Amino acid sequence: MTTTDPDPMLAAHGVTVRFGGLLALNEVNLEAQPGSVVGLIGPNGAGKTTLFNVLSGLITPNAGHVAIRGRPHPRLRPHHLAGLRIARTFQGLNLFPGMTAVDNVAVGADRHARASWLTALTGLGRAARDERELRQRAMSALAEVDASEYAFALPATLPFGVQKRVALARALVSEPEVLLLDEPASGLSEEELTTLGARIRTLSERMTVVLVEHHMDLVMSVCDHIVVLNFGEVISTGSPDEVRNDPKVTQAYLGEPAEDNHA
Ligand SMILES: Nc1ncnc2c1ncn2[C@@H]1O[C@H](COP(=O)(O)OP(=O)(O)OP(=O)(O)O)[C@@H](O)[C@H]1O
Repeated sequence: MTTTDPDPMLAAHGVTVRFGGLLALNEVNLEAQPGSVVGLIGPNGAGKTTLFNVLSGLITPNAGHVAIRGRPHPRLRPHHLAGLRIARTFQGLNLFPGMTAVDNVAVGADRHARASWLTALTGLGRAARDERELRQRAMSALAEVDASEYAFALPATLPFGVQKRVALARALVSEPEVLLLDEPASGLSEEELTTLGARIRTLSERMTVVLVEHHMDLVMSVCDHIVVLNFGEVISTGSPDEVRNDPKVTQAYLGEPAEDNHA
């Protein structure tokens, strides 16, 4: 055992993002320790999506950087994520309407496997075995999210909750070490929420999970650590209990000024 903390699996250091004159993020820090579930919360417009987009390389910050396993990645781009063992889901799901669920999941596989799969699809070579293996992996990912029975259905024919599970399976098929979940609870029934919470905890046994979420019950029940943003600044961090009992957080959600501000 060492007394030194390991490097965070994923971190944002001093991240600042400006959209023209708007300061969307102001020197924001976030750390996700290996195997933890980190929740990113805050009122509408707080900067959560912007930070998520920085963490997944969609936005390059004006200042600060993302570090992965302790290594800075100042020029992180979305196509680097698979190689870095990071996967993300999107609020809009982004499933391909003309492809079956299992083919949508296979799209999430790493570039090498995907290339073999495309080769197989186009009949261009010796990749039948690779294609079978990839199909098997995609089926396993669907099984993990209890969606095996929908493997050969088109996304539009599936209930929204199942579509979300297919999108999650697509993120899982690459065996990520970091999973970024963008509003995983939105649009789900109470029963689906309970299952989702248990699933996130199970996933955290083998990967680090960071989620942006408005659903407080889910956040409070699954997260080890929470970061609260308001107007682009981190106003509170800590365990669910610490954050829940922080008056700055209540005030941010109620839209009232914090007491400190009166001083
Ligand atoms: N591409 C953009 N161009 C200009 N302003 C933007 C852009 N994206 C976000 N913003 C602004 O940046 C701020 C932070 O937005 P962001 O979407 O990150 O907040 P959020 O916490 O995810 O909000 P919500 O919970 O409503 O999704 C908001 O004021 C938003 O209007």
